[in-house]
Amino acid sequence: MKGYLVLADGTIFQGDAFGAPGRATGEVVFTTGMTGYQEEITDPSYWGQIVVNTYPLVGNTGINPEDFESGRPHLRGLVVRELCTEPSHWQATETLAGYLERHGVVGLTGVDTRALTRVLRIHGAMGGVIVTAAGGEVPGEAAQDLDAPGGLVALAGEWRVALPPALRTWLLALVGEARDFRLTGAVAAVTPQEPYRVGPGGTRGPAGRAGGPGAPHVVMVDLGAKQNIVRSLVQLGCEVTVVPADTPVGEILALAPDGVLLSNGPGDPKEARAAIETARGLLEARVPTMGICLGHQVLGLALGADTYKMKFGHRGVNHPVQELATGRVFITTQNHGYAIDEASLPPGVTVTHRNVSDGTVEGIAAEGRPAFSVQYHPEACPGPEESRFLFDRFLELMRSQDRGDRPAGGARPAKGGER
Ligand SMILES: NC(=O)CC[C@H](N)C(=O)O
Repeated sequence: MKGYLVLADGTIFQGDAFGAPGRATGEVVFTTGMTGYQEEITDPSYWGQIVVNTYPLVGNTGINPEDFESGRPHLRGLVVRELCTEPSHWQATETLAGYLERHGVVGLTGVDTRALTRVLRIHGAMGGVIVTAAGGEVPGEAAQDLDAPGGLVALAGEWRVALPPALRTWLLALVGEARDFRLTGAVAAVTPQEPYRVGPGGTRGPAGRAGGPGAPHVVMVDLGAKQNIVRSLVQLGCEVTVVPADTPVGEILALAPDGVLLSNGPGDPKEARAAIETARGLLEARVPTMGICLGHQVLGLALGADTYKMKFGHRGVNHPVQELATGRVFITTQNHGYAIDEASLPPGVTVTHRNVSDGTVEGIAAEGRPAFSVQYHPEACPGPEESRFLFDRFLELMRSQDRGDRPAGGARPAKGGER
């Protein structure tokens, strides 16, 4: 079955459809991770996006019950060079195509993802539409193989293959649809409805401290969190109460947290207004706070900084980041399209980490207040685990707050060998 990816700039690819048949509109972004497609498709931060994998072979290890980052896929569509239909892995229970089909997500394979990624790098991330021939709306002639090399039908509005006029008109209408796409309401679409607590071994219970001896109680504001954040905190002995994104600070303080984690999540950070308000209250109440990705941007906005949309963002598992206090460079997992504008940082907010490739802000700390955040993913999954020590730093921050001496987590020089 044939399908098309149509971009807002008039670039069009034909490919072979997999997953669910139908039509999906989203922001088209690329990720460079060579592994970790299962974590990627279930990461709620990809909500509303059509994701292109630059790594050419996808699906080889199938889908397994262990590697989910949430209960379902969140991306709108997946575009790959070559889909593997016969996965081989001891834990695999189904194919990638079968999993996406079950959850109504469309996919396209056989696309020249190198060419597509170049378009996205030159033009920037943009709206796009995937349509499959079985969706019912495609003119019959579109279902034929066009024999376009790499599936490239048009590049930035220039036709590369001769098409019947009806098909051209139909595709051009989709370009208009791609141009009109706006990603809004993202956090509301993925945040949980009710609070709950996760304790040792992942056991669930009602919100609030369970009272495990010596267990720090962390409240995580779930803006679309990857499960491995909670898993990482629970592994370190924390009890984690997960709360919806619009939980007011008063309700959070009533849960008596030792610390609050502002999670990753989809969309424009400026739209996460309730969470920004909550972060302001947490800063005022001097609650130890750690932000990850969207949570980092939200903390920055609460501190008075500004955020901006990047051209095509950082998505992958090998982005080098330097910790400025020590000069150490970490290889990090990333998935973001917005960033904190360094020039907008108010006095009293320090840049603690910087992206080695493009110099963008990757971490901040509030001087004299127990709050720090990073733009990347210390919980990994997928990707390197070498930044997991940031969770230890968060624990240290919570403990020091108990003792009354309050270091700003991200700004402290790391001790030699600290991991
Ligand atoms: N992974 C995230 O939390 C992403 C944050 C935000 N939605 C961005 O794209 O920048």
